Amino acid sequence: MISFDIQHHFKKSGFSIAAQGKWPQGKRIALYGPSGTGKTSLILIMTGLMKAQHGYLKVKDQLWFDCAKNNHLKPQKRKVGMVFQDLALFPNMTVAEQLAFARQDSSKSYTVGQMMALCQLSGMEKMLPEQLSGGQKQRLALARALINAPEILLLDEPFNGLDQGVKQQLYRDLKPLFQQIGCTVVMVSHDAEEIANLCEWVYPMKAGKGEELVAVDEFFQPSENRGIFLGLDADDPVYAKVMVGGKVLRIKREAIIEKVTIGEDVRWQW
Ligand SMILES: Nc1ncnc2c1ncn2[C@@H]1O[C@H](COP(=O)(O)OP(=O)(O)OP(=O)(O)O)[C@@H](O)[C@H]1O
Repeated sequence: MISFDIQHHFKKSGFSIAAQGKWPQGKRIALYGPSGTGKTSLILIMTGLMKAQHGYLKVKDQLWFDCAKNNHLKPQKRKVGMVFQDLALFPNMTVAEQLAFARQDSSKSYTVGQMMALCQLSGMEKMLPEQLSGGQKQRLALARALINAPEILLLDEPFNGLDQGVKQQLYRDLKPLFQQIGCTVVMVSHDAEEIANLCEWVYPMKAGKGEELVAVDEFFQPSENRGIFLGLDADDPVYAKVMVGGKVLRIKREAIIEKVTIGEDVRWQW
């Protein structure tokens, strides 16, 4: 169980975060909400890279912080892996060197070879990031975040900028990988299709407030002629792609009632 009750107020911007939750261990959870609702700040607080002003975070039996007791476990002592949107790979280290550099000496850590095999990077030991494709860079960033077998893997919009085919392949590969490693995955995403593909639970955030955890299928529950707009179908732009009940439907563009942007609710009539 991951339990937390976190409050933080940014003096400069006046923005406040209030998030509580009791999350099951070993599941894949999406932090979902419009831009600027506090998702990145919440995961930065979980890693320890940002200090919350009030509250606590407990992972299994270990307190990661408790503000009331001024007790804060250092980020490097928290069993957490993180992948940011820009991946932050070291440009002059090879694939194997990046993994060896990240690896800590602990009985639970994977070897460089094991992690390369798990993330389908075998044979690329001596390559530099600039020689890797977008999907391979992604796998390297994930391998680096997973090599010490973290309790929680935090992903902040890690698939942005990848093309659709690469994303689909990653979704297929990552689900079994996450299951095998057994860590809890917390993923910030605006992308309903990505969430339906990878996650089991959704933690909605609105204006800095976290809500109850909702099962993915329930969150994207079908309601009559209503769904989430995913954009036009790249192969046939006469159609729009719409997420309904965790499934992607193709709806004729002309049937859509109002103009919307990606990620918003959309309605249509036949
Ligand atoms: N260092 C800071 N100082 C002051 N205010 C901040 C700081 N960091 C974040 N904020 C405020 O917190 C709000 C939430 O930011 P955050 O990046 O956590 O949102 P988000 O949901 O991850 O957004 P996005 O989806 O666009 O990445 C911002 O609108 C900003 O006003």
